[in-house]
This record gives sequence, structure tokens and C-alpha cells, in this order.
Amino acid sequence: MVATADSMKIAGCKHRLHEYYELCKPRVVMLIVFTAIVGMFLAVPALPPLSALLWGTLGIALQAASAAAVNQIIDRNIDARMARTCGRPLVTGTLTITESVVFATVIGLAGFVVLWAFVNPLTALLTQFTLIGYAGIYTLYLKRATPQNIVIGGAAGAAPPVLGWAAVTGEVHVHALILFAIIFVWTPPHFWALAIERRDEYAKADIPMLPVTHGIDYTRTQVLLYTVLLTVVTVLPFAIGMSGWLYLVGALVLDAVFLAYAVRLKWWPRPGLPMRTFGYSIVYLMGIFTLLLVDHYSRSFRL
Ligand code: HEM
Ligand SMILES: CC(C)=CCC/C(C)=C/CC/C(C)=C/COP(=O)(O)OP(=O)(O)O
Repeated sequence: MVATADSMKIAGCKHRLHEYYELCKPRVVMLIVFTAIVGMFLAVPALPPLSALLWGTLGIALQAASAAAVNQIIDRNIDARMARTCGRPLVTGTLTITESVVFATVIGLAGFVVLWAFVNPLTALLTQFTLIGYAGIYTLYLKRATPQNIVIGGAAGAAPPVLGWAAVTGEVHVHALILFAIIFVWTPPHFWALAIERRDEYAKADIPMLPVTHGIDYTRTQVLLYTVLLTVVTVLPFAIGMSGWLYLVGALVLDAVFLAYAVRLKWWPRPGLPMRTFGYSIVYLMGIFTLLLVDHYSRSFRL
């Protein structure tokens, strides 16, 4: 009997820990942190200092997780109205608002202190602005105000490689801004592919996402146009000598597949294609940043 009560307590504890984990949007944050780490490695010809790498990664991850938690606190009523998000901890009530606010504040402050004390003030401040950009400007205002919400708000999601670069060098380099541009232009096709699939849910929740305000066909056109622009932007690292042939060839293959998805979505749409395009967008971004990294070291060490 005692053993059963204990094991129930442990199970309850594990469940709550899992809910805090979900509050951080862990899979999105992992990809965000990956792009920041690539920014750190690209910032120097050899290996970045271990201290900047470890503390920088920890600080950026804590602040990104805090931003995601604040997003869920602010959006709890919207999340409750959409099937995709109605299982979130603040909607189901497994976490209270107070618990979530305390959690988001503690990890956000911890992230800021880590960056300020062990990395550099520039990275701490830029990461804090990024948090405010996503949790404050995008979530609180843009998301509810304009169908261009994710184009403007995308700047926050695109900042992490710049943060990683700044963590290692203490400056914002033009090469870091090219990494920013890649994620910035990638965000609309990433999100609008999903929004096409979830159009009715956004309409129900009164969120002016592009497929709700301008229709699905117009959104498909925008996905295609941004994917074309993305192809151009992903050639820039090669064009300015930041990356080599290995990167260029790999990036063009990834671009060709993304374009094929976008073209099919526009002229040969069928059920399931928007979600497959969305899924591919994630593979694509991981692929582009992995190529940048591998190409960088293949050139540094003349592999
Ligand atoms: C304003 C910018 C962005 C918006 C509006 C957005 C929107 C979304 C949405 C709504 C989902 C949830 C899909 C679902 O629940 O099925 C999602 C998933 C995802 N996003 Fe984004 N995203 C943005 C930026 C980013 C950035 C910058 C990254 C990474 C660098 C990213 C990586 C991911 C990943 C990895 C997933 C899959 C998560 C999972 O499997 O649970 N997103 N995005
Ligand atoms: C380093 C740092 C502070 C980074 C912060 C940037 C960050 C966490 C960006 C996340 C992008 C994202 C998941 C947007 C979706 O929000 P949504 O509200 O439209 O999606 P939802 O409906 O799934 O909640």
C-alpha cells in the first residue's frame, strides 16, 4: 500500500516535470539552439572557446525556453480553442498560471545572468531583446493584429545564429546577418504550410493568419515566392566566400526539394501535402545549418 502511494507520488512528479518540459516547446527550442551553436562554430576558423560554447548555449537555451513559456502563458485562451494546442499544460490545468510565471521568470533571469556574467553583455542584451521580440511583440501584439505577424515576428526566431556568433566574438558580423536572413526568409514557408492545414482552427480562434485573411490559394503563392527567395538567400554564403562548394551543392539540392514541394502545393495540391511541406521545412533548416558547419570545417582543416 505504502509502495503504491510512493510510486503514485513519483509518477505524479514525473508527469509535472514533463509538463514543465512541454511548456518550453522543447523541439522548437532544440532547433533554435542548434542554429545558435552553428553560429558559434562559424564565427571562428578553428574551434570556439569551450567557455563561450557551453555558457552561451546554456544561456540562449534558457532564454528561448522562457520565451516559449511566456508565449504559452499569454496564449492560453487561444491555445484552448485549437485542437493542436488544447493539450498544453496551461490549458489542461496541470500547471497553474502562477507556477508557469515563476518558472518562466526564473529560467529567463538565469539565462540572462549566465550570458551577462560568463559570456558578454552584448549577447545577454541581444538575447533579451529576442525574448521580448517573440514573447512580447509577436505573441502579445503581432499575432493578433496582422497576417504579416510571422514575417515580422520571424526576426526573433532568426536571431539565434547572431546570438551564437556574438557569444564567441563579442560582435555582430555581416556573415552572422546572412545566417539571420536564411532563417528570416525560411519562416514564412515553414509556418504558412502549417497554417494552410490549420486554417479553420486559426479562424475559430480569431487569429488573422494569412490563409484566414487572404485565402489558401494566395498563401500557397506566398509560400512559393518565399521559397524562391530562400533559394537566392541560401546561395549568398557561397557568393560572398563564406562557404564553399560542398555547402553550395548540398544547399541547392535541399532548395530544389523545397521548391518542388512549394510548386506542388501551388498547382497540384492534395490532402497531406501542406503538413509534408511543413515537415520538410524542418529537415531543410537542419540540413542547411549542418552543411554550413561541415563545409566550414572541411575548409578550415582542408579535408
Ligand atoms: C515566428 C516564427 C515561427 C512561427 C510562427 C512558427 C510556428 C510553428 C508552429 C505553429 C509549430 C507547431 C506545429 C505543430 O504543433 O504541429 C512549429 C513547429 C516547429 N517549429 Fe516553428 N515557427 C517559427 C519559427 C521557428 C524557428 C525559428 C524554428 C527553429 C529554428 C522553428 C522550428 C520548429 C520545429 C522544430 C517545429 C516542430 C516542433 C514539434 O515537432 O513539436 N520554428 N512552428
Ligand atoms: C533566443 C530566444 C529568446 C529565442 C526566442 C525565439 C523563439 C522561442 C521562437 C519560437 C518560434 C515559434 C515556435 C513560434 C510559434 O509561436 P506561435 O504562438 O505562433 O505557435 P503556437 O500556436 O504553437 O504556440
